[in-house]
Amino acid sequence: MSNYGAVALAADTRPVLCVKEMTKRRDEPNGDGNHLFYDVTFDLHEGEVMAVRGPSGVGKTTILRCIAQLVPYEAGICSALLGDAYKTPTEMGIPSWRADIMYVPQRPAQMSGTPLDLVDMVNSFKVQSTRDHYDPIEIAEDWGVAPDLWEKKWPELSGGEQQRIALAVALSCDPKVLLLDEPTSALDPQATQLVEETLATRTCIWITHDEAQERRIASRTLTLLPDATYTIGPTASSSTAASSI
Ligand SMILES: Nc1ncnc2c1ncn2[C@@H]1O[C@H](COP(=O)(O)OP(=O)(O)OP(=O)(O)O)[C@@H](O)[C@H]1O
Repeated sequence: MSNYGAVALAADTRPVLCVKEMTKRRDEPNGDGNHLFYDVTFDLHEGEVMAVRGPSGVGKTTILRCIAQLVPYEAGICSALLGDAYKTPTEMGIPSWRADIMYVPQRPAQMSGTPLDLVDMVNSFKVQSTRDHYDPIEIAEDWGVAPDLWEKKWPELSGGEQQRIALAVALSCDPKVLLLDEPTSALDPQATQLVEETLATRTCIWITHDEAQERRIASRTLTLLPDATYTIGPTASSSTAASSI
């Protein structure tokens, strides 16, 4: 299996992504207060996978979408290492930021056409025209997706096929950081293992509800709590590695 954009661990000791004091208010305050999350601060190093855990509705998807600059937030600063300097989303330009710090939803949005149409659309974006790409069909084939499925209409594909194809398209764009929203939720154990093997070589923030997966893939875990506080700590794998799915 090829390692698409695999990175060597920590050649540069500076983090590739910095998130400082990120704060997001709830749309509607509830018994847990006004904030969804408050002052979340962490760094992410190249080649690191950090898991995101927490109960349903605590804000895991929202914080990834905030980092990707897809939804607004009340306070906080994100910056990414670009060459020798850190740049904010504004300094980079939002399209460039999103291309480098890329959010991948759990399932592709309802799309018309075929996966090949999605590839054409992504390639037509100005920001992608100057970047190198891997072949998404080859990436997905490594994960058990037959090449002929790329010419089928999206609704004719299974949830697991859709999920792997959308993930392969994201990976083919070679972002610096992947913000992954339960990327294997629709996959069987075998496909999950193949996808984990590829993504383990990348720099990722990875939402999972699966403790065993968290131990397999991540070195640290950001846990969001219902009272808008958070913790960051090593996963259980730091002491007890779990290998089976
Ligand atoms: N743009 C937004 N602004 C403010 N609140 C939002 C926004 N998007 C979603 N929310 C609210 O934030 C809360 C958390 O939603 P989110 O999807 O981030 O939770 P989650 O932890 O990912 O949940 P799950 O594990 O069920 O996927 C929900 O109450 C949701 O309605």
